[in-house]
Amino acid sequence: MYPGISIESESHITEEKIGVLLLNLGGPETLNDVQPFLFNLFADPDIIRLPRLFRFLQQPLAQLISVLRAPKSKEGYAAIGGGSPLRKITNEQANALRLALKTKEVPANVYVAMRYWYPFTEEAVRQIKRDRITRLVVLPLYPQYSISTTGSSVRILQDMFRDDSYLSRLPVAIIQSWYQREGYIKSMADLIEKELQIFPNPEEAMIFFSAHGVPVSYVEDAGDPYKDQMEECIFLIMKELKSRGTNNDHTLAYQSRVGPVQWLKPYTDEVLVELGQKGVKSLLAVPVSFVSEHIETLEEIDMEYKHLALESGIANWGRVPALNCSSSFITDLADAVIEALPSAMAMSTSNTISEEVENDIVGYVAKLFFGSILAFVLLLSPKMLLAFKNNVL
Ligand SMILES: C=CC1=C(C)c2cc3[nH]c(cc4nc(cc5[nH]c(cc1n2)c(C)c5CCC(=O)O)C(CCC(=O)O)=C4C)c(C)c3C=C
Ligand SMILES: [Fe+2]
Repeated sequence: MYPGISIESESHITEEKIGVLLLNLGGPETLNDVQPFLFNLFADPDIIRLPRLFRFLQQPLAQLISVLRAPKSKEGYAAIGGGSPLRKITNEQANALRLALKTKEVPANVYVAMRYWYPFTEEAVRQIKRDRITRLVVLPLYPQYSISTTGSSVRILQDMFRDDSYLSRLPVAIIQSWYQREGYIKSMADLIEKELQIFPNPEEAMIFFSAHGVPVSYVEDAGDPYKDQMEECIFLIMKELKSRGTNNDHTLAYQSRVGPVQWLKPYTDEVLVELGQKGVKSLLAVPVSFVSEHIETLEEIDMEYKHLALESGIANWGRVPALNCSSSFITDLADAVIEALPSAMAMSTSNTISEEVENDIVGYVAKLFFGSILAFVLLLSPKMLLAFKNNVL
């Protein structure tokens, strides 16, 4: 009962019209977009997680932090050409996915919904309604689930769908995570194998998985499955490589921490220095939380971490490119969509991890209550504000 195939009911025949909604983060396209983009990001209660009682502070806090962080972020975006490549790459992925689905005889419209910049989720949802889609697959472009990425995007989508008579009845399948898919694992292994060949002695290079970090509290207090999924993902990629006779050493570290709290450890920058001190000479960096090139691959890894590694004594540096539109990867996404179609059901009756996590948060909120009062008082002090800007952002 997929496209082109009609559903017959007593009174009428309906043509199935499939939609695929790609969820992504979004990124500033010009340097002028950086501060408003950061505002949208920090205004998200899944990024800065205030206790419910303090939610009224979310927007002023987002304004403050975005203004303080903007100069540093702008430097990063300036270094990669003045803006994020995310919109362009995600549109290319959407088009490639549409073509892959067509080849598999499942014609579908593919939409892009960004969480913090254009095209925003509202725009994609407007198009879905306008096109009278009859069955929708939601596919986050994050292989592993985190409250801060897939969780946040799905939460706002559910809010929009719940309040709309057409959308609340639309059969929807949400692919929560897909890091364990064979096609994805094999595509990553292909890229790693290829890049290893560039080293003078490929078997001596350490495979260095660098994942985006999240604050420890997400995992320990709110039950974010991100760390477990990341570790399993690395295990599966290494298992695939071993089955092909590639037995290099590997390690996993977490990058891109922001703010004064504890993030998942070990930290990428610290591990690079340690490996240099231990005498590692060849290192292949593998970005693993995200499937497109973006500021954290192009600036943080290719510039900052490469510089740090070379300075620490690592002589041979390489970096695996993001999957972007690799054909085996896109074909696997198309398979994931096709496999998900039969499970589509109206959102009002579906249950997601974010709802389960929401319940855990209630206890967590209570614990954070007094800590946050203290943090807020400190933030109001001009001296502390200056220190926050200079030392933390
Ligand atoms: C402050 C908290 C943040 C959490 C938690 C976080 C999680 C997280 N993010 C990505 C992927 C991306 N992040 C990007 C940009 C970005 N993220 C944060 C903060 C958090 N991320 C900031 C402040 C920024 C802006 C850039 C900067 O100033 O450093 C992007 C967009 C990159 C682009 O090219 O524009 C991506 C992608 C993941 C996968 C993740 C948790 C698993
Ligand atoms: Fe991020």
